[in-house]
Amino acid sequence: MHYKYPVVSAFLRRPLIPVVHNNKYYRFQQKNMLSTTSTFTKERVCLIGSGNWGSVVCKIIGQNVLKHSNQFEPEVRLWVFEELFNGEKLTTLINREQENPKYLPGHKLGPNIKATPDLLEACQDATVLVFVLPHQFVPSVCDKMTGHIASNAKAISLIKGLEINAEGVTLFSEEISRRLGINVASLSGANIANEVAEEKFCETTIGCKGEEKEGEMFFNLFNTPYFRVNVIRDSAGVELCGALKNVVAVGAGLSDGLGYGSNTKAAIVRRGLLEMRKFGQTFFGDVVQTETFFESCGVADLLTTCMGGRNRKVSEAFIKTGKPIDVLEKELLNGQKLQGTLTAKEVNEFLTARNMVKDFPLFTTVYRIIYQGLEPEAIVRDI
Ligand SMILES: NC(=O)C1=CN([C@@H]2O[C@H](COP(=O)(O)OP(=O)(O)OC[C@H]3O[C@@H](n4cnc5c(N)ncnc54)[C@H](O)[C@@H]3O)[C@@H](O)[C@H]2O)C=CC1
Ligand SMILES: O=C(CO)COP(=O)(O)O
Repeated sequence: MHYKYPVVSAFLRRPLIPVVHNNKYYRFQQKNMLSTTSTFTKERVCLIGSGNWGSVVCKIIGQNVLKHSNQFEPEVRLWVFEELFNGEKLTTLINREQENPKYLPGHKLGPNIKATPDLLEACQDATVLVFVLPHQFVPSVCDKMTGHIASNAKAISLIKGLEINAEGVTLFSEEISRRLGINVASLSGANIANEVAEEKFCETTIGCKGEEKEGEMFFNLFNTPYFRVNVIRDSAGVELCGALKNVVAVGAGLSDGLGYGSNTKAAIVRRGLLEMRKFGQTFFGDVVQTETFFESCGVADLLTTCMGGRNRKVSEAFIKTGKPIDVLEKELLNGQKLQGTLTAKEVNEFLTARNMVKDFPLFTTVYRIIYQGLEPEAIVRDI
């Protein structure tokens, strides 16, 4: 669905039910309702994407399907964009070593993970599709999947980005839903992949506007004692936060590169949060709830990404080295992808088409520094 400002789809405009809380799901698990339903068939899970975050999530899901064996099939399929690593196919290595040596070295994914380079084989018969790809690859991947997925499939998007251009802004959950004709929830939070892989405690937010049992299923699929899930109804807000905080993190990295201190970064974070909320209010209206910005997907993710994320790191190096972003992405990230600089460009195109760049000074200044050669000091002067 394409949202052409100020029109927001009727689907998303329907009233949102307040936060559905975890304890509800804990009670549900204890009742073990699913095992008493005679017609119940187990969910078969497939991950679309196997980068840094994709691999961590794969490990979590691999353990949870075994834990909830009455609800899920034990095998988890992992679609891998095939490449060579040290002269061997990545899929071969993942299946043999139970580890993704390129994107998550040092962490076992589990014996029940089956990696495949064949997208259609991976998603064949899958009833739960977990999209965890850099956002720029989603359209081409969905095109290949169209017409090849199970009729009862549902999906969840862990992608942090927006499908956005001069014409309109589309959430990836909506884009995947439109292309594949299935319900798509969203998951986003303060979740730097390597820390989650080490099982350091964090929280995350799932936005699910479908039936309650769907929220419960996603809760069981992702929740662990160290990866604490909260399920809310505001799927659009969850996704919007995850995409826009990356632009703010680029600003934080520029500030770090200039040697400005914690106070300056805090100012950028505060301005960024305000622009994120304003973007939601302006282009999505009451569909995006203010409370969502206080969930893990909101202020918490903004903070962690501005302190320890890849967008921050590469933007700092942009100032310190003077090299172009795409060169630094290759040099510093070993195949991992940046989302924030691309999103800054896409957001700017969208705002320019509406003559609204002045209403979002931080987003605009980040764009101008990265793409138009504006002096970096503008990151404080022009916001
Ligand atoms: N890494 C992190 O700490 C977190 C990332 N995310 C989000 O999750 C999403 C996926 O991120 P990561 O798993 O970290 O990926 P990544 O940044 O490690 O990206 C590399 C992935 O892209 C794949 N790829 C390269 N070219 C491709 C192509 N042409 N078509 C399809 N795939 C291709 C690579 O095979 C690899 O799996 C992003 O939107 C990111 O913002 C969310 C939370 C944490
Ligand atoms: O989304 C993230 C943490 O929640 C990761 O952010 P980066 O892509 O900047 O590393």
